Amino acid sequence: MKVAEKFTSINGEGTRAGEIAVFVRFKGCNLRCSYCDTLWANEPECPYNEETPEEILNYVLGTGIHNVTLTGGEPLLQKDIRNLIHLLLQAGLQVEVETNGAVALAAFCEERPVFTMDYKLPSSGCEEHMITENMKLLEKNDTVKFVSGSQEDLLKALELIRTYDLTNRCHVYLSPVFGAIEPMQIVEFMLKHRLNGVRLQIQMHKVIWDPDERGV
Ligand SMILES: C[S@@+](CC[C@H](N)C(=O)[O-])C[C@H]1O[C@@H](n2cnc3c(N)ncnc32)[C@H](O)[C@@H]1O
Ligand SMILES: Nc1nc2[nH]cc(C(=O)O)c2c(=O)[nH]1
Ligand code: SF4
Ligand SMILES: [Mg+2]
Repeated sequence: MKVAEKFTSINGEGTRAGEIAVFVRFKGCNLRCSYCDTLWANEPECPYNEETPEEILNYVLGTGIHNVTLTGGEPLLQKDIRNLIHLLLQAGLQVEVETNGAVALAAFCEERPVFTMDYKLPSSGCEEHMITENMKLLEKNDTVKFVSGSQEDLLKALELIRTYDLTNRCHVYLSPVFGAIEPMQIVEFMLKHRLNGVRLQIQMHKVIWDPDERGV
């Protein structure tokens, strides 16, 4: 597997935000979002370590941390990802997969990690790649995240939340594209549309560390 970086930190996003976690970031992505904060990991020349699922498991176990987040890049594009998810789950770890909404989740639903799935909104430039069937596969421990950078984005998120009854199926987060929209504008939108059951989330690690810092 192509590992761009591994590190321990607090999870800055998702339902386990604020808890310590170990991160494995894989190289390569099938999208190129306008706002991506880890584009470096998607570049062909990005250095990486070739590691087996067993090696990654051993690293995770060695940290003594029970939450593991697989991210990238797009982690579900790695050939051995199902095997890795299997090994991590069998070891009793809490496994979260950050995925971009452009990989069909059906193939990964048998032995389930927790999915934190983005729906890429218009300002990402990648909305055409969204597999909306994925929405129907999300369960109560999963999250759908709308990273929003404009009012147009927020209106699209609202439409999808209503169409797929998302607040009754899984966790729903609205998160600002860092630096593109004031979190206050998202709060105002949530209040205006009475978005009960939806949460605003700000990437905690960008508040704690320099927003461009890697490995945190
Ligand atoms: C770097 S992506 C990797 C996982 C997967 N490719 C995806 O897009 O979900 C991890 C998370 O960071 C979010 N993200 C990336 N750049 C961001 C930015 N500038 N502001 C806020 N969130 C961002 C993504 O939307 C995604 O939820
Ligand atoms: N601290 C921290 N928490 C995170 N949660 C999800 C991340 C990601 O890049 O997927 C991330 C990240 O890059 N850093
Ligand atoms: S899908 Fe994720 S990793 Fe890929 S470009 Fe978009 S935010 Fe970055
Ligand atoms: Mg990140």
